[in-house]
Amino acid sequence: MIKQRFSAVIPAAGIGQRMAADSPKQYLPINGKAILSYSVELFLDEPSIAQVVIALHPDDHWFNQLAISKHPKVTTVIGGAERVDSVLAALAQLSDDDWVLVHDAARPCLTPTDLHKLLTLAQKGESAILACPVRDTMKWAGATGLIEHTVDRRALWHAMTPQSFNCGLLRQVLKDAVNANVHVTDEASAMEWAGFAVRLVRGRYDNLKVTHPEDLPLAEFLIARQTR
Ligand SMILES: Nc1ccn([C@@H]2O[C@H](COP(=O)(O)OP(=O)(O)OP(=O)(O)O)[C@@H](O)[C@H]2O)c(=O)n1
Ligand SMILES: C[C@](O)(CO)[C@H](O)COP(=O)(O)O
Repeated sequence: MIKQRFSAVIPAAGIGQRMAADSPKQYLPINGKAILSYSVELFLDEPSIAQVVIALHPDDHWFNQLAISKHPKVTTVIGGAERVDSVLAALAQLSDDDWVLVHDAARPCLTPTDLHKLLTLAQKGESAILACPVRDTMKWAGATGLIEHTVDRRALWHAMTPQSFNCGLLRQVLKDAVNANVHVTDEASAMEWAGFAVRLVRGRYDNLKVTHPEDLPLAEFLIARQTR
């Protein structure tokens, strides 16, 4: 068993274009508390996580109003133009030997059970992400909007967060991928590109990313049912 120092990185520098709300979606309230607070508190409450680095938009004027901003484990950095730039800015605060869990600010419904699945693998030095098998019939769309064919879904998964890696390795691979103009939508995609093994860990379907307006009441319902 490897003795790891765990840290969390929370990319929270997005503007929530698809949500089209008055403030970035991570600051929208659910039962009076910001989405970002739910996403971060789980990591603050986890004793094995030493530090939580949150990447914020340069024009952010909401974060300092949240109670989590005063927490001793929390530090912030200015994020970048793309999610990967925000993650890289946060990783720069951590040491190479840390083990890091990257979790979207916009996923407030993560459960401690799913978080612990990744921490257990991290103790063994295994890179891993939470994910769920796709459950609908999948169609490949042609340019005209007509179906070209039905995709074999048996090997298809939805990638979620947290995504968990050695910090030094992740930082190097993300930098290399960005320099090579790879489109990096999640940490695992850079790791795959660089040829590293990443385990898919079956998580809960309700670890949803609040993306569109219709996701908000769903997140509200799910959080109300969780015992925190
Ligand atoms: N330059 C960026 C872009 C995104 N994110 C973060 O990455 C996570 C996942 O991104 P997404 O859901 O796409 O959020 P937004 O970019 O805010 O949404 P949209 O694409 O609709 O604008 C979010 O927590 C978001 O704040 C970030 O830190 N820095
Ligand atoms: C990292 C991620 O949440 C995995 O599902 C996702 O890729 C980031 O958001 P986007 O909607 O793909 O921009």
